[in-house]
Amino acid sequence: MRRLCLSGAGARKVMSMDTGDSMTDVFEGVRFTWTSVSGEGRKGPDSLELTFDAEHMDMALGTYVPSITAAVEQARRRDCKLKIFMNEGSSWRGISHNHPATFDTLAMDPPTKQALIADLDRFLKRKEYYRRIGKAWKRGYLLYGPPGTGKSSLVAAVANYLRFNLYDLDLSEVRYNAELQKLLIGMPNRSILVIEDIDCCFSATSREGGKERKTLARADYGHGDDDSDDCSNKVVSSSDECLNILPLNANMEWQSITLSGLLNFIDGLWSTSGKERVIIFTTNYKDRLDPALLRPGRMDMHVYMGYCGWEAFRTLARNYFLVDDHPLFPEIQELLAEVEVTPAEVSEMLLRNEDADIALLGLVEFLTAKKQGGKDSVKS
Ligand SMILES: Nc1ncnc2c1ncn2[C@@H]1O[C@H](COP(=O)(O)OP(=O)(O)OP(=O)(O)O)[C@@H](O)[C@H]1O
Repeated sequence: MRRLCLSGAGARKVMSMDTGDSMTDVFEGVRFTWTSVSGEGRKGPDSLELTFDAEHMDMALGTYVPSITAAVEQARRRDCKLKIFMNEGSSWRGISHNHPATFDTLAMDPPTKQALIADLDRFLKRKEYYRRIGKAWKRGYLLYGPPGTGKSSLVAAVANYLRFNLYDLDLSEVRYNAELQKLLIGMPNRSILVIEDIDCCFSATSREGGKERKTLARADYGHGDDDSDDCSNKVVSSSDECLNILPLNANMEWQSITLSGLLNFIDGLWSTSGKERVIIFTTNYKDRLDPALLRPGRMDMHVYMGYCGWEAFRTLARNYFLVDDHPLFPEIQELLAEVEVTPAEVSEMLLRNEDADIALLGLVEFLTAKKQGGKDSVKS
């Protein structure tokens, strides 16, 4: 290649070849040459022409070109801004999703984290498998645990990992079954349906202390104006998909639906679409859920987000101070084994000072006070 042109601003830089220039790529020992061809004269857009020995035709069409297009698709998705949609009546309204959480920054039990990542990876690769066994290509996760243990952060980390948009469904905004149906059908390929605090969605009065349902958007997400700049995930019209299973009378108010009924409803709606979709339910009170939902096969994976353990603390310390060790660590490890403290509380303590020594000392004092402060906060 004689010349490489660099264009674009900010983080998005594009490197390109001059017209007529070419470069050679070697794939599994075979040479593939790409030449930049001007559109003028050919009455078409500028393009890249691929040249290779004819004997490698099978490899070119069967392996090489698909691997290039997959890499392009992956890069495109990485660059694409994610969005979070919220329901308004029977349609979705989207805003930018800038939540920084990733699996690297998430403080949680390492084996659980690895199991979840492996499960997500397996799910992505299994389109053909789901088609063969006649099941909707979807995966359901139930995240449970006390407030402040990172359930919402985990939802964001999953979205960032998969590069899927989030659809945060507030069931209290849904009046009719038909509205719910339209919303669910309106979710495009590669999307995540999230219903937070499901224990209070299905029994409005059961939540202790009457905690208001928090939506993801109200929690931590960056805000922006809605629909520009999104990539593939457009809300689609419901008219071109048909509904085969409708467990409720369409005029009946949705509140009469059970959680397990909702899952059947979703299964019916999505069973034939062949789209990749993830469902995430969160709750602080797993024991209050409809037992039918907890039976094997209903939600594919139950993920417990617990109090801050030693490994989770180390992740937070790395996030905040880039440290893997500190003289106060042994004391903190001992205290964490005795005191129930959420990652949110630990994060809050670490945020108080930019100096690791001061912040960690503050955390030791906080944990010590919690330990002395009452039976409630001490692990039994
Ligand atoms: N496991 C965690 N890893 C990293 N940060 C965490 C974790 N848990 C909590 N945090 C911090 O605490 C804040 C609140 O946590 P988050 O909203 O994710 O908890 P939650 O379990 O969803 O709480 P709730 O049940 O009240 O909705 C997060 O923005 C994050 O800064």
